[in-house]
Amino acid sequence: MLTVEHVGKELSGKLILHDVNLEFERGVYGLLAPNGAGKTTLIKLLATLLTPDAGAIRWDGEDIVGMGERYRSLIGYLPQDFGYYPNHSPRRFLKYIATLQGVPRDEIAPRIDELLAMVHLSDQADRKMRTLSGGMIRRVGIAQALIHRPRILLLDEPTAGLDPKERVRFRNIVHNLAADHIVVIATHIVSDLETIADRIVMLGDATVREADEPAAICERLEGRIYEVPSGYVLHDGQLKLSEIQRGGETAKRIYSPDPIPESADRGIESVHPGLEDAFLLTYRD
Ligand SMILES: Nc1ncnc2c1ncn2[C@@H]1O[C@H](COP(=O)(O)OP(=O)(O)OP(=O)(O)O)[C@@H](O)[C@H]1O
Repeated sequence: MLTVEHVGKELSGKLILHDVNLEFERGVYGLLAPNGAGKTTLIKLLATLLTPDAGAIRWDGEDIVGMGERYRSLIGYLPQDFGYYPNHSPRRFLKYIATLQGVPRDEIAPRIDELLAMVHLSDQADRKMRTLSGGMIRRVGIAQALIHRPRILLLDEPTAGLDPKERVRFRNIVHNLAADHIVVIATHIVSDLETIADRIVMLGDATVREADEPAAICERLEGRIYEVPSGYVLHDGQLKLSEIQRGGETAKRIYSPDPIPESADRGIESVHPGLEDAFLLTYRD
């Protein structure tokens, strides 16, 4: 198990994270927060690219900083911008990474074939990477992060720049990894996590605002999310979350701390809360 214990981090005198406590076991963890909330900083701490100023991160009780290479062999990391040679093919790039990661020589070729098949790139294996789509490049990124069979996979904004079809493909790949990996995905895109995250971690004010199963997060809002006509006047404590299209008209989705009587005539409808509602409520201005 990976545990984050009272971790704090400052960068250039600015407090980025404070008293962060988290536990990671197998499954998909969605690190969900707006830009600038400290997701990348936390991912870098988990990757030992940064070290905590306070507290510690432990793998099965042992400080990951002290574990050095023994810990690094356990992690696969896909940074926001991963560097690759545009003139290399995925196969050549993966061979290079496999060598760096110390994958035994006779295992490299079969491992690359296996990973290319897993990320649905077998057909593109020998094309120059500069000719591949953003989604294909991201999938090469996932493959390179997995090459040495890590237990922990750290993905920073992995779907940036992907089209909806590529996002679905990405979600399927991650879902299949969840059974025997800890997968930590940092993103500000709720829909990337909605169907695959076992737990959601929301960061805010330099610390953990929420860490729970998506269903539990949504359940806490049950009976408090409504769709109302655009002309509906908000009462005390009610908040507009988003604008939506309903029956060809613009309506709004709101949070109400107290129940509102439903009314078909007045177009007031209680709806099931989604993760997007929780996100918008947590990070309202
Ligand atoms: N080296 C640094 N020195 C000072 N401040 C920094 C440094 N690196 C990041 N920050 C600031 O720390 C905050 C958190 O950054 P971080 O990159 O961890 O956030 P994030 O949630 O990953 O957002 P993004 O998706 O924009 O990267 C931001 O306000 C950022 O400007």
